[in-house]
Amino acid sequence: MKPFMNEDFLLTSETARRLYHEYAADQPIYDYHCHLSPKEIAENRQFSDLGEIWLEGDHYKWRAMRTAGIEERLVTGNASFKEKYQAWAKTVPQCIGNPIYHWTHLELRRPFGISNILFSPKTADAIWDQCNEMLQQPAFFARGIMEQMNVKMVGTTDDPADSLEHHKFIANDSTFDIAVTPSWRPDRAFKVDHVGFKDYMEKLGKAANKNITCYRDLIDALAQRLDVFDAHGCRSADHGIEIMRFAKEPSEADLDAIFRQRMDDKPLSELQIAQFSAAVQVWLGKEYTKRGWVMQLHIGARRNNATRMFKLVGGDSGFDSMDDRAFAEPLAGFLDALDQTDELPKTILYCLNPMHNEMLATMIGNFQGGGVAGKVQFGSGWWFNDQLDGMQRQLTSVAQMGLLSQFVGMLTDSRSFLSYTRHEYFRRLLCEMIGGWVERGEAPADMALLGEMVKGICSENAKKYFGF
Ligand SMILES: O=C[C@H](O)[C@@H](O)[C@@H](O)[C@H](O)C(=O)O
Repeated sequence: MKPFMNEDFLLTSETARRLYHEYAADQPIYDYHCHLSPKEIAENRQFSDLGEIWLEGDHYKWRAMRTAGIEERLVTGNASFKEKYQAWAKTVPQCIGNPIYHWTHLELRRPFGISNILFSPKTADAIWDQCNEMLQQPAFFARGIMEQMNVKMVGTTDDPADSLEHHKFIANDSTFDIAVTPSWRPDRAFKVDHVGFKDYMEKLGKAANKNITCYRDLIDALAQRLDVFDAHGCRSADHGIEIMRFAKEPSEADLDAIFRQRMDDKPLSELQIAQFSAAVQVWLGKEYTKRGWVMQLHIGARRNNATRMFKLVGGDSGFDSMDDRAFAEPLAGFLDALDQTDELPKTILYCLNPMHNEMLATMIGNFQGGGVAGKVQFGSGWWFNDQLDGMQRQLTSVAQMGLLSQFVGMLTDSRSFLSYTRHEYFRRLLCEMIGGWVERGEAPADMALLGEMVKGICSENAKKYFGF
């Protein structure tokens, strides 16, 4: 029997241990996609207690709490953070087998330095006091945590209409060295079928100083905002695509007609929705190429499935799951539409349903080239796949159907300042996998070669790929 989560956690061979401790552990973190609030980084938010920093916005934990039978008042309701924390302490021992159990203990270790204590109602009070005391010190404010965790860069997720005032503030603040770059999330501009589309046209128009009355106006407004994002250091776009659609580009007159129809509240056909969203996204893809940005596509979440709870607590609250519709055809059509004129940007594809892993791992191979290492990537296990089996399956597909050495590695995708240990979790697993190949004679015991590969996947590949 092995001790629970000691310094060799997940590392079962000598090679794996060497790879992790000598090459992976000290690599800086480039967290190129997350949902942290730039305002909280700009203001260097201080958290009042462990309940607040852990439970205020983390829908993974909320979902586990509900499953453990905790009532909503203690999850997203008006209970105090102390009460919510106590409910969380009851939940954690029931999470064995779920990454949340490992994450919780890793987070106590780093940054709090609390090890060898299992988190449970018995230990919760002592941990509460210890952590709350630390949270009063600057090293545990938002920026302090990022610094302690050796973060060099984070990519936040931002709407094209966002003023980016906080990014500007952070960039001009000489007391803080970590790069906080915006990422362009244009979903509301191309999801013509969504309820909020009309209101969003007004919002975007205001941000771009333009009255959006036709397709061309929309494109002009987006072009203006793209330049603003670029000037603020944006290196990446992120599209959240529930249903991947593609239809060959219609004429501008057709796109105008679709736009008008939507603004007049007249229903659109499936084909029209596909034509509009594909046209905007193809245009955007070309703009990313011009600016040297990376395009990330997160495909296949089924969101807000429980209508009653959506009405009660809103989106991103733990009521999403995997979709299971096939999308190889529209995805290939979309990538090809950009590639035909050699205007496909560097692209990272993520799927929420791992049944699509091999499809994505082979799809990326269709569009490599142009002298760019790993130009098209299959992204790390996303959301429900951000766990040992999910990450291993993604890494295996990339290794066997592509080149693992060129992979840009891990990202937290998180809303919490405490999630950086997810990089540690990923790195341990990566080293365990490669170490296993060496132990079984499937890869040479060339530590210099493998060490470089590990360093690349942990941080250097992403740094190069995004141009940070
Ligand atoms: O890991 C989970 C993610 O943060 C999830 O909440 C996001 O992917 C979000 O729904 C989004 O659309 O960007």
